Amino acid sequence: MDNNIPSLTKPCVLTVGTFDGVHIGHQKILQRVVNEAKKLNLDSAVLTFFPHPRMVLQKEMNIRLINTIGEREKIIKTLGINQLVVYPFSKEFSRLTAQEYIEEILIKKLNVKKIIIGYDHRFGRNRTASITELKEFGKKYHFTVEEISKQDIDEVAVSSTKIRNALKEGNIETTNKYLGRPYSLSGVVQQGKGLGKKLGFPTANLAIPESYKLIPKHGVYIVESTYNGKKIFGMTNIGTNPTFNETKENIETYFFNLDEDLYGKTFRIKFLKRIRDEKKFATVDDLINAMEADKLYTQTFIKNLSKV
Ligand SMILES: Cc1cc2nc3c(=O)[nH]c(=O)nc-3n(C[C@H](O)[C@H](O)[C@H](O)COP(=O)(O)O)c2cc1C
Ligand SMILES: Nc1ncnc2c1ncn2[C@@H]1O[C@H](COP(=O)(O)OP(=O)(O)O)[C@@H](O)[C@H]1O
Repeated sequence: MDNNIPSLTKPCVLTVGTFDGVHIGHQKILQRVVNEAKKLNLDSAVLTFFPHPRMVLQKEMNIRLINTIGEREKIIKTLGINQLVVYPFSKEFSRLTAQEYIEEILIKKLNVKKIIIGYDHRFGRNRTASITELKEFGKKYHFTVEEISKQDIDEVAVSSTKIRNALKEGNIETTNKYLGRPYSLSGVVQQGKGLGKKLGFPTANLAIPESYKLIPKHGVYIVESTYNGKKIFGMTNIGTNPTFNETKENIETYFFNLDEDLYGKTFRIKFLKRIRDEKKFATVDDLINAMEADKLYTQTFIKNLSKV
């Protein structure tokens, strides 16, 4: 018996996948699972994997993900899924035959009565089994299969890879449209070089605990956050501070209308818009002028936000 995941007592409607980003395409599938479970008076369930199969099988240690596992869990639960099962993906798991996977995991552990899954889903050792085999197994093990058609999937035209590429290009507009929410990062404020205050722009330097979290392209961004339960805005610079000939990557945010010691505090910054590339300025005064211009631009942006 597999002890990596809990046994679900109530029968469920299940979907399976990595769901990195939990983007609008994923959300549509999860919504179908929730609705179908309500209709059949069953639990709605998701089987997802962490670490990412590509980290384990292809040893892609430098793959970056849209969501940390904590973010993924929170978003999926917010969508109304009753049972979220995170399987600690391993080589051993990947070697299960289709029969073993269905019997040991889906039936004995997850108590599956219905599976809602994309037309191109593959499973079992070397991903040899397809939805046709899944339907065959359904007859034997008494579950039904609802296939999400190619047309339904293509209609959304969104993928985790497209979002990763948009973030690498600093394309926040596309990223946020595909995610159905702003891209965000959460980290703890660290001590920096102590230069920010001297420049008139103190910046909270965030350390992100999850090394696999995707950091957007270097540059300057408008962000939103919350502090003491209140919405605040800021401008974030992601980069190496080339004006000061630094090389280490920093994620630092100047918050508007705030003057407090923030060291050790946790912030989640939501990316709203990219302003410009990070530049190497000839003088510190040129950098300060650029930050003043960023500030004016951001203030106009925020004013227009509250109008809509
Ligand atoms: C809105 C904003 C824009 C920035 N743009 C640049 C830039 O284009 N080039 C650069 O070298 N540093 C840029 N910086 C980073 C400053 O150089 C940085 O805040 C300063 O080095 C302070 O670092 P410290 O927090 O470690 O003291 C920017 C910072 C902010 C807040
Ligand atoms: N409006 C603000 N935005 C960001 N940080 C602020 C603000 N006001 C005060 N701070 C504090 O100042 C620190 C940043 O000052 P800075 O001179 O840039 O130092 P450091 O190099 O240590 O980041 C932040 O970590 C925070 O504790």
